[in-house]
Amino acid sequence: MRVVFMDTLAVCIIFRGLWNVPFIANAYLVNATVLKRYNRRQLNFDKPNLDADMAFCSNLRELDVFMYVSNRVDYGHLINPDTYDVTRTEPDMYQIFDNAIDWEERYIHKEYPENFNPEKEPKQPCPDVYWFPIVSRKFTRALIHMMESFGKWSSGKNEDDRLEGGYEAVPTRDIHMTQVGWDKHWLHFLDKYVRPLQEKVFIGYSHESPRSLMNFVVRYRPDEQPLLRPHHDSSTYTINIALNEVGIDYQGGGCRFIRYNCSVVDTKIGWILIHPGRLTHYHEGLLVTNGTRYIMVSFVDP
Ligand SMILES: O=C(O)CCC(=O)C(=O)O
Ligand SMILES: [Fe+2]
Repeated sequence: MRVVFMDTLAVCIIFRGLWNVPFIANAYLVNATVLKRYNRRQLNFDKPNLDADMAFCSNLRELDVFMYVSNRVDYGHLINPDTYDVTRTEPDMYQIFDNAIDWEERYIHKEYPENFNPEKEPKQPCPDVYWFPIVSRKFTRALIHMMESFGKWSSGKNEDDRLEGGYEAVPTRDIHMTQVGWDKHWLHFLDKYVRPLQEKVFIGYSHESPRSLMNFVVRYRPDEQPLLRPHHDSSTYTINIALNEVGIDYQGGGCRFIRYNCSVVDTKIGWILIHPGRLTHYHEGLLVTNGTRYIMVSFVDP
């Protein structure tokens, strides 16, 4: 039986058609008339010494129900359920490795591929600050949801026991990716989706896999931390993704690059800012006067 089944699978990959098979696992589409024709006792999943799927197929064979695989129509594709962890907030966000196609479809900005159109100049709102669409609204909502349901925002004080040195010179109110078990996923995101953008605009700088220990979501609020004083980041380059909407979710905010007296205040949800971290790009987070502003920040290659 197994040999027949494997042969059928091999044929399915090459041709379109419909094949009678003795066993089907993972996906069943059952015609409702079949369900009506037999009673529950006949259409059951029980048989001594057989797993439920084997038992179900065996019962169908005994009832002469014709089982088949067909690839004449694309119905979708199976996801790999092995690592789907329903105990996580936003479990789909954790599927970047195991269900990469769905992940990209759901969470990457529809205009992301356009970033690589050679006819298009990348947006540069301030000198050497580049701006690209990168993640979908679903991503921004999911990330905020992950962080808010975790809820342990830092105190905004200099002492920070999440860091190796226990001290942060210019602290934000934030939650690190490590705290929600999403750091490996995030590093993969940096490698797969951010690195190609960085290499496009900062020519000649290339690291096989971006290194980043500081990956976090920042929350600004007038009554909590409303701004961030001028500072350098300990990074070769910094990325800063807008997770919600200025003028709707909050007023004020943005990032000012002091050397150029240039601010990005009309930030766009799901868009990433990429800028050098040190020396030339001394910068500050501007005052949020109303509402809550969320951004995702990484200090890449410290
Ligand atoms: O508010 C901003 O956009 C800047 C954030 C920032 O500079 C930082 O987190 O290091
Ligand atoms: Fe910064």
